[in-house]
Amino acid sequence: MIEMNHLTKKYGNHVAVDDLSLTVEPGRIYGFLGPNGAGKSTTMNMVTGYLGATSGEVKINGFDILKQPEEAKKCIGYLPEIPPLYVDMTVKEYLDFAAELKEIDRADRRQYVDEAMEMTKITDMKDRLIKNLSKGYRQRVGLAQAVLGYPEVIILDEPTVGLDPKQIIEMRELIKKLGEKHTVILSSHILSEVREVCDYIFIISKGKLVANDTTENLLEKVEKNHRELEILLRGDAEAASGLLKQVDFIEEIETAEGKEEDTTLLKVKTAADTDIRNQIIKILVEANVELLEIRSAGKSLEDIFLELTEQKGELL
Ligand SMILES: Nc1ncnc2c1ncn2[C@@H]1O[C@H](COP(=O)(O)OP(=O)(O)OP(=O)(O)O)[C@@H](O)[C@H]1O
Repeated sequence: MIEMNHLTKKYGNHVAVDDLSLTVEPGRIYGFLGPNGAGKSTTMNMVTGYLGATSGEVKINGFDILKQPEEAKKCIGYLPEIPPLYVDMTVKEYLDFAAELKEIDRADRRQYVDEAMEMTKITDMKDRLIKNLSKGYRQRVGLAQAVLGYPEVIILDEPTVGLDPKQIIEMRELIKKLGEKHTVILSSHILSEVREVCDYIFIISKGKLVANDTTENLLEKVEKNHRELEILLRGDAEAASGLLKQVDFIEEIETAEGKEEDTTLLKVKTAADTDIRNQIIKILVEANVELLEIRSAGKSLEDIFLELTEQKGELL
């Protein structure tokens, strides 16, 4: 288990991480989501002991990362945003070296290194020099280093940045597989990635936590809270709007000018869990309104993410 309590990091006057408190329970894949500069890397570096906090604390399985670093670090495997690879070593040499640094028993080293290579699918590359590997394979070598020794928690900082689409898919599959045996924290600025891979999401903006829930709950909240239809029509919008105001389940109607001449866009908010498109079409057609288009325009998770990262939102 990882606990962050009132974690704060200041660079001069700039507060990069601002009083962050959160708990990571075993057995899940957590997404640490935020736009560039939100403070993700700074947080990951404090959690893994690479950077001291200005104030607050991090505990890994009860061990303080700064006061009991050896015990705490044994529980974590870390793939930083830029993995510190020794490019003149072969893959196997590098992992042997990493195993030595992690103080894995000499007797277990070969087996652990083999298993880490197997898990990250780089066994075929074991005698290649790291400098001759593609970016995707280098990233996997970094990942093999992180999983080496079976730490309980694997922390990955933007592991798909710079990879091509095929490598991204492969890396995401690998992360999901890791989640079967480890607790994983995945830092990313890509919402779709976090949604696809993680069961729990922390959203961070300007160093602060702005949302904190299971992926399922966040998606559900979004769907429930924001059902919106856009109706494009030509002609008497006021009359149309008046008719729709009589319909049950319609909570709010906003009117805007359409792009084409003499058209109006009605933005209609409806109650959750209702689909009244059919009813609306019937009413408007019967009233001879020239209906040009009707479509769902509810807020997506992307919209919510953008709102939350601009200002403190309602999902927390
Ligand atoms: N060593 C440093 N000195 C001064 N400011 C820093 C330093 N490292 C980070 N910052 C600033 O702290 C803020 C948070 O940076 P951080 O790298 O943690 O964000 P991030 O969410 O990981 O973003 P990215 O994905 O772009 O790395 C940014 O405004 C950044 O400019």
